[in-house]
Amino acid sequence: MLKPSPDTVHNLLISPWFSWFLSLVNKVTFLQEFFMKRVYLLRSNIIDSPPLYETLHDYPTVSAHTNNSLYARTLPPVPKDCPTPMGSKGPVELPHTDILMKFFQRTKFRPEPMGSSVLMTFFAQHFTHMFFKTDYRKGHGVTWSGHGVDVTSIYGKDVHVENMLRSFKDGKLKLQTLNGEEYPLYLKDAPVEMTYPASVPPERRFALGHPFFGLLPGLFLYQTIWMREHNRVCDILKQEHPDWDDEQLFQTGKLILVGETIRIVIEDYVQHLANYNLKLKFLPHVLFGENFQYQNKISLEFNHLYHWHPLMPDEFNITGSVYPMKDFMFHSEVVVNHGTAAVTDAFSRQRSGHMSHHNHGAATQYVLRDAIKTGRELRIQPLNNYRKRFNLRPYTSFEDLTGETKLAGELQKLYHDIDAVEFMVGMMVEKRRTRNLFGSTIVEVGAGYSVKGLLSNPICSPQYWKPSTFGGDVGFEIVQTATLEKLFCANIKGKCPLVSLRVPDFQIGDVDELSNFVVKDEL
Ligand code: HEM
Repeated sequence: MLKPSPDTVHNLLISPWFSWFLSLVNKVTFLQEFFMKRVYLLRSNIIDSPPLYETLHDYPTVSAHTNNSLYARTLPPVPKDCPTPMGSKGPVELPHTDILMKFFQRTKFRPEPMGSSVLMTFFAQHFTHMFFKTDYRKGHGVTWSGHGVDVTSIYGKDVHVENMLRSFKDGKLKLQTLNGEEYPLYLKDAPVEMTYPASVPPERRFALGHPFFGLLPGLFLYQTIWMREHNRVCDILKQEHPDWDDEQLFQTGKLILVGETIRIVIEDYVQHLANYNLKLKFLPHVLFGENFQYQNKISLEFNHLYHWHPLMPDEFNITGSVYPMKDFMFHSEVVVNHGTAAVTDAFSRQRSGHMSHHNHGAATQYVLRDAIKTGRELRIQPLNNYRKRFNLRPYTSFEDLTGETKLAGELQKLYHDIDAVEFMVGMMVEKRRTRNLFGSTIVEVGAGYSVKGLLSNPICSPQYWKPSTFGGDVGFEIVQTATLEKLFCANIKGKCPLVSLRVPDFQIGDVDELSNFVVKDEL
């Protein structure tokens, strides 16, 4: 059967000519179910199917793969004193990362062309850090992740942390009141593992679900809102089941939050990222009876393609107070001082950066350098091999990759052959897809991992996807009607702030993305 290319499908899903048909699909349940089933299965199958070995013949390190990863896990790392070996194409030695970084450093902030807000960027970081968890002490190819949507970002990595965050009363988490609002406890009151620098005083240290989440007020905001949501849900469950003990209320509340997370991710967040005229729906039941595996693995490539550090601006404006990154990092108290309503509103109005080259702020440049080095150490295959594996047309030239000539020329000097461009570097310089935030590689490779990860959660399986899992119809209803806006509005006192993944003043084409960076001639 003739299979349309991912680019053709994308163009149809964003096309104004096809939008009348998609608006019909959006309204009719059986059409919605038909299309969502196809989306889920197509995306998941590409992850579950074995690698296409025959497309990888020109790369010498293809010897060991897991079923959903193309990097050579079992090969020994490249010795430190050995020039990094290339595949059969390109130069003998890979370009030095210092030279490459000149393509990625931000000189002037490049705004996100689809108008994504900072609230969107923090959503991405907060959500994905629940499963992107490299164990840097053990090695860049090792993870301490539970490989899925396990809400450990909210409740912590294990029962010990979870117990420290619990009140053991009515199923609720422990919160404290500061400036008239509820917030997570100070670290001194719930000593869990957190990675604060020594210079951070106790009144700026909080006990959060992830050791890293003291890093940015945006992560602290999401943590706060989700913890309040857990307690709100427990109040509702307690009303429904006055006889339930703390444990049953807690565990059922947690399951509801897993469901809410998945729904918000698909219907708000992925909808924003995909920007399709098709309305994406969370409908686990459409996969019942299909050959679908309720298990998941988080691959290194998924982790790498999610290094969206250019989205981060250099400063944050909260109702007129401007915080440069250095005064923002490890300053969770910014949220307490301004209040959750003002911060949510401000994050919804501030634009993120373009996930592209020449746009890494000073705070995150070394993270990219590390990822490029990791790619080499673990011998991640070049970009074009991944494109073939994910049914995308391999790029035929550097201009074809970047969509311009200047950067393309400089890259050609370094890599000689388009097939030699590395996965991480390639994704950072790739031209943006029409009406999308990213190049087609990030979208097509990422979407498979993402859909598979979301739909393979145990709560989506026939055994779990029923009211009794969520404490009855009321809990099931909370899951099935969750939205990002409701999440914030139900947990912020007073007038609901703007809750938006896209800035309100965005207009298509308001960024001239090809002229807002300068390629340095001298490398
Ligand atoms: C100012 C903002 C940010 C800072 C300072 C920051 C910093 C870091 C640091 C220090 C690491 C560990 C890297 C290493 O040791 O090699 C890291 C990892 C990572 N970051 Fe960021 N980051 C920021 C924002 C973001 C955003 C917005 C995203 C995307 C959604 C993101 C995605 C990731 C991912 C996927 C990893 C790998 C995590 C892991 O495997 O454990 N980061 N970041």
